[in-house]
Amino acid sequence: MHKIKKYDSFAGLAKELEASLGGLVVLSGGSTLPPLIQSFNDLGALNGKTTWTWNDERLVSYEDPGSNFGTVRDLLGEDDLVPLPFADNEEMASGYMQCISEDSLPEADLLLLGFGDDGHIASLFPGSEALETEGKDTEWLVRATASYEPKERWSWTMNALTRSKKTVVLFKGSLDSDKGKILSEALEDPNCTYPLARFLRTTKGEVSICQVEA
Ligand SMILES: O=C1O[C@H](COP(=O)(O)O)[C@@H](O)[C@H](O)[C@H]1O
Repeated sequence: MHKIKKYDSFAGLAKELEASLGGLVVLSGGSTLPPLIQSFNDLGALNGKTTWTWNDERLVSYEDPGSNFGTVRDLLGEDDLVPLPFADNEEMASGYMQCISEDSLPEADLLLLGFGDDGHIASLFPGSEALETEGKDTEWLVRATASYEPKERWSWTMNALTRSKKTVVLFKGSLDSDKGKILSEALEDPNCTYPLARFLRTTKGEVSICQVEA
């Protein structure tokens, strides 16, 4: 059973995670991304030792406020940035995959994993085709569709995410919120079908669950 570590700010969380930066760090989008990267920046922890990528991206320009990469690219100073493509373009997708992992599924050194209040992770939504893994052992980047805007996405697959050496599940808010209840269910119910729960049951790496209460 995973214990939830509590932090009163993203600054406190970033301080503890600083020592784990380096190698390939895979970020999630959404609400936890800007405050976490801002806190790494404030600590001076963005210093050329890390390759950053994202586990999903929306098919909008990097200037659009819906772009995961776009929201933080100005902060990620000297480190290597490998954004997912912003368009449904095969050449861009294969260029991205080559950059991250030449011929096999990638293995993140650290995965900073957000989740949605429907239990989705990356852009793997409950019931979506992108979640199917059977017979797709070598597939690690897929097109996915959300039910809300921006709908069209790229997403890492469950097979790729679960190879991460270390995962920090990020949760902002109270355990009484809708998202807090999703987290509790994913942690406590062995039959829970949320993508987050599937990830927690199958990941090969070490997992910490971090709650920022602010
Ligand atoms: O669509 C997405 O949602 C989740 C959660 O985002 P949040 O705004 O509710 O924190 C995120 O982890 C994922 O990367 C993102 O694209």
